[in-house]
Amino acid sequence: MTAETFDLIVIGGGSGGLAAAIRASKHGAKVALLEPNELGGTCVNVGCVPKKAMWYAAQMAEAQYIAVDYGFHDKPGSLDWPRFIERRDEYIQRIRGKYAQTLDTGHITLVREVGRFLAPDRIQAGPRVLTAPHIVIATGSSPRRLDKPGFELGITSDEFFDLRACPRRAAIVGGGYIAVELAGVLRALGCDVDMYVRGRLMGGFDEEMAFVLGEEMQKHGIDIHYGCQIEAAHEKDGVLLLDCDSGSRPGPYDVLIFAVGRDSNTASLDAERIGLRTGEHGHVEIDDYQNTNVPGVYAVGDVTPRMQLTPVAVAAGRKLADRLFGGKPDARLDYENIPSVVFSHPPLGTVGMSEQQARERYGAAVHLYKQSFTPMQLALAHRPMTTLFKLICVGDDSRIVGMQMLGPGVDEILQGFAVAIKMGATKADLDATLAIHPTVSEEMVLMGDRVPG
Ligand SMILES: Cc1cc2nc3c(=O)[nH]c(=O)nc-3n(C[C@H](O)[C@H](O)[C@H](O)COP(=O)(O)OP(=O)(O)OC[C@H]3O[C@@H](n4cnc5c(N)ncnc54)[C@H](O)[C@@H]3O)c2cc1C
Ligand SMILES: NC(=O)c1ccc[n+]([C@@H]2O[C@H](COP(=O)([O-])OP(=O)(O)OC[C@H]3O[C@@H](n4cnc5c(N)ncnc54)[C@H](O)[C@@H]3O)[C@@H](O)[C@H]2O)c1
Repeated sequence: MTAETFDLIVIGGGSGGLAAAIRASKHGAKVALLEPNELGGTCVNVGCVPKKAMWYAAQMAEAQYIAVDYGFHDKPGSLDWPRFIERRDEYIQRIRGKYAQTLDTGHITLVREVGRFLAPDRIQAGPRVLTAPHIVIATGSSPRRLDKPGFELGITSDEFFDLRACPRRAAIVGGGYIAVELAGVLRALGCDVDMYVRGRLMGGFDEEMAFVLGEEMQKHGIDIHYGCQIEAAHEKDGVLLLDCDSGSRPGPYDVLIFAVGRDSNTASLDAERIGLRTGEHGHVEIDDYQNTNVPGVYAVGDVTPRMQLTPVAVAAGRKLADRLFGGKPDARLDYENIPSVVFSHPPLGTVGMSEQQARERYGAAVHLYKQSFTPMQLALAHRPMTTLFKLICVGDDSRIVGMQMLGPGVDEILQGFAVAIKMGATKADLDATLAIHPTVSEEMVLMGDRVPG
């Protein structure tokens, strides 16, 4: 069969693949993009976007309670879930449409097929064969499924977004980003939530921040069972019961959600055929320039072992396209100081290192500044919520190597500070900046003395 020839083939039409394809076409490359499912991948269809929509709804539910405390007469109402889901899905449909339009405008050939390697420069896509000197793997990741008795009764974040009503009682297994975010959303929308966390909450994050987040979640009514491993699930009379390793039998639940990490989507690629090196959880191994071990084959986004975040996938895809087609041979993504927000209740923002990471790298040069307070908006409503800001600094000039924030509004506050940290800000730079009063963010420039010790 005659192969169709391109400058670049991108496998996967999610955040990373779309970014790479669109940027390469802007540089004049002839590009084919393979995507058998909806455009936008995880982020748009079963990730950031539907999750954030649910989070906004949850914030509004909470705001109604605060409003009543302020003296508004109306009682908090419950969410018309099907109506809201319809709005959420219409919004998602619009994003998919915009992507399709952009591909069209950029003359990118969209192939609605699964891509499999025939050779390092040759892809089978359904009945078609495509060839290019450069191939980007951007196939993302899928929720990990654990193999224990009855676990098929549970769902993952993918199916969570198919729910058409708020469950009354939910069990969530896991203590990472997704578990914490879904727990907060469900609780705020009126569900009784139990979390089963094997180790600690938000492993890898600053320990103190994760601990305070856990306390805030418990105050919010989420029951967190630490050190508890679920061994089996059973269905009885239409509800779910669990077996815990401690011997307890928690339940009943209407829904069991697994949020225990994600595995890279490499199985469909026939990657063995080209000798592609993969590691734990199917991750495609890459160097600092997104090169795999196979010349001409690259990988970006969740399919790699780097941070699984949309802006990371997008930036990696664009930098790679700039390097291959934009005349920038040294273009590469700097993986240092990547900001991230966990959309928990309250949200947790982080950029740079945790206290533990900094102490490991800089030892005694590390010192801290902290501020803990109740934001005015909540103090007025008699709804105590600990807000904690923490700066991790090193050296005589107190260069900021980590910023941690937990509290209302930090999801929007962090971005500006992330710019400053990327530019090498010191504590003195924050001190020299006048506060905006009265705000939550002003506390970041009004921090007092170093924490002793
Ligand atoms: C519930 C949830 C919430 C999240 N929230 C956030 C957030 O708030 N902020 C944030 O930054 N990140 C968030 N993320 C992470 C973010 O969604 C991912 O990091 C991002 O989508 C990764 O993009 P990607 O392009 O690498 O992969 P994906 O978006 O997963 O795209 C991969 C695409 O490849 C396709 N594909 C797979 N195999 C093949 C094949 N063989 N041939 C052709 N196509 C193939 C798939 O159909 C898919 O469309 C969240 C993730 C989840 C699950
Ligand atoms: N706001 C955001 O930016 C955002 C939101 C959601 C997801 N994400 C991305 O998606 C990725 C995946 O999210 P996630 O929450 O699935 O993964 P995660 O790595 O954040 O957390 C996985 C959790 O599952 C636990 N776990 C693992 N194996 C287990 C087992 N066998 N039994 C019990 N618990 C087990 C871990 O201890 C951990 O608490 C994240 O790492 C993140 O990069 C980002």
